[in-house]
Amino acid sequence: MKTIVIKLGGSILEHLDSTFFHDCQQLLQEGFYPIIVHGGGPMISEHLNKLGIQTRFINGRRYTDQRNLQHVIQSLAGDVNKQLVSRFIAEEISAIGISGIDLQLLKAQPKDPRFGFVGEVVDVHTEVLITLLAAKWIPVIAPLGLDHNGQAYNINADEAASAIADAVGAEKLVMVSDVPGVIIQGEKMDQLTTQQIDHYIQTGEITGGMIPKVQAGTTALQGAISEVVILSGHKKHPLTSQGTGTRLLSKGAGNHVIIS
Ligand SMILES: Nc1ncnc2c1ncn2[C@@H]1O[C@H](COP(=O)(O)OP(=O)(O)O)[C@@H](O)[C@H]1O
Ligand SMILES: CC(=O)N[C@@H](CCC(=O)OP(=O)(O)O)C(=O)O
Repeated sequence: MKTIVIKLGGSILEHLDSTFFHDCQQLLQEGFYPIIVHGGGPMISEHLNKLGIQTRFINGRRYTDQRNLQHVIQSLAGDVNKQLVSRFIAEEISAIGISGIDLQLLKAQPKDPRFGFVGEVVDVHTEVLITLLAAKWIPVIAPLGLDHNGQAYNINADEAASAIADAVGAEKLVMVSDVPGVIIQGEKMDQLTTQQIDHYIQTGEITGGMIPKVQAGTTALQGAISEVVILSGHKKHPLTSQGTGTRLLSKGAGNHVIIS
């Protein structure tokens, strides 16, 4: 089964053009099964702000205490997931919302005690995804995880997408964001090597939410994935247009010409 993992950033969710959904249909017709992982950072922040709860990020991860976690779950598995699934259904695509908690799709452990209940994925229950895809139901996944004690975790959506792509052996990981790709000194980069990524993080040209994105992409390339692209969801036909976005290259691939 050929899969493509598509990560939709919270920054783009409300701006997705209908051509994005047509692209998903086209992929299905071509025999590629899309797996959608969504973020929702801005929506969580808005939810917390309305309740007067301050939110803070450490290295691009939201500090999540037990009280915040409840609101993160409400936002991600509730509002954001259901709105996105509704959009798929309205576009006549059979999509099913599921969080990483359900059937322990994403088995998690604490990432770093400094972050609170922020998890990292230690295992992906791939049979769940295969079962859904076999029924031609597109999984729309909220990035939450569960440990063996029943404790839920907030997981960065880029990391969740990377772990899922690796676990299912996806053909490709596409990260759809609100920027045309990785921008360095005002220019959209067509491709970036791991070494360049490390360099630009150090020089401060890759910052904020782009850091977990490029790092999760690099991790995917170290595993089973051969293609990672960061591109804009503002563009028409973001998934089927050729040569858009920034392609991340695995170690040693920097000297090769990539023809897409
Ligand atoms: N070098 C860079 N190129 C492009 N965007 C960058 C860069 N460095 C930081 N960013 C920021 O990263 C943001 C994308 O990350 P984020 O807001 O977390 O998106 P998403 O919701 O898609 O996960 C961009 O909107 C931009 O503000
Ligand atoms: C641990 C952590 O930071 N989790 C993220 C989960 C959502 C996310 O990653 O959303 P984007 O893709 O829109 O950034 C958060 O709480 O914002």
